[in-house]
Amino acid sequence: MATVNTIPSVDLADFTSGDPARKAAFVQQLGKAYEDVGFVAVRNHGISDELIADLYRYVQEFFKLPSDTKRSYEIPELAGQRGYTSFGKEHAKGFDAPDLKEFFQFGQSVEDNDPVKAEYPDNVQVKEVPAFTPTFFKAYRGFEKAGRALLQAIALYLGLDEHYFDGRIHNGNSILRAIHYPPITQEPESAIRAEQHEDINLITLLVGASADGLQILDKQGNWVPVTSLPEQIVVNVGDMLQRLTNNRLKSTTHRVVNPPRELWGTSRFSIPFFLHPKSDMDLTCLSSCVNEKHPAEYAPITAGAYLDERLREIGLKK
Ligand SMILES: O=C(O)CCC(=O)C(=O)O
Ligand SMILES: [Fe+2]
Repeated sequence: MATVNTIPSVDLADFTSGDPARKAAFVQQLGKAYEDVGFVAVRNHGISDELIADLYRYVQEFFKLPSDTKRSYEIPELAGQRGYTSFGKEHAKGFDAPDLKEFFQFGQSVEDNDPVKAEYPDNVQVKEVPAFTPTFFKAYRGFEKAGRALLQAIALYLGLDEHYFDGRIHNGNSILRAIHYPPITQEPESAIRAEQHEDINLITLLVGASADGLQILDKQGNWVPVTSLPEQIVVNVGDMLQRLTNNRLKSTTHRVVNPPRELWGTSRFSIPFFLHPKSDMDLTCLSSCVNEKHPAEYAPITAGAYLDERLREIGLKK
């Protein structure tokens, strides 16, 4: 496990402390980190070690199931947005070789009378691992809560109302994705575990991946390994937030590289939470981020239309 951070780190307790000076300092630290690096390590995020251990446990149980069983949870009409996606299906935008991974996606459960409920397919229940759904549901709510606090800080940094994002992400189209990168059995040619890409969503929260491999592209064009302490989660800016802020906050390119040959026999697991707003959120560049020096770089679009475009580009939607 890493003992140092290669990315800036922040303490979410500073934001929630109720102390105005600590809160203001947090807002500045987070905003600066997202302008400069696009990635931060966050401690005191509120997701318990026990829940994270449970998540990894049930995820490993799921991926150990026979291929036929896993494939019975793959539903092509859902474009990978719920249930299982088998090895070789998703590729990064602009690349042909598919990533060396399989994954399972778990989405929103609307518990009030919000009509957005009709937009979301049901989650896929894994019969063989009964604790899978309740554990994913609990983690999903935990990530939404941590994500809401981080977006409140971002809103303040951008000069918006603190609660600008709250209603836009309530019942949002977020995805909790469990990824398995299987052992490598033959020379992978050009393919890597996850080819370089930027995330589509507003922000991504990532709990301690089970092995090294995640790297970010720095401003000088060097790949830098992302290391974080066990008690931290890594949170990065996605393309929706970069677009909304007219490139003020950076959606940094990242990838997952293959391990050295002596570790080919090992799996890697990771569980990113892609925080999405509701599909009707307007992603038009914020007026506070547009001026003579920075004219708007993007045409207006809704989050739903943007997601659709991106899912086609990565091969999940036909
Ligand atoms: O596996 C990881 O550590 C990150 C995966 C990732 O970047 C993604 O799925 O978007
Ligand atoms: Fe990513």
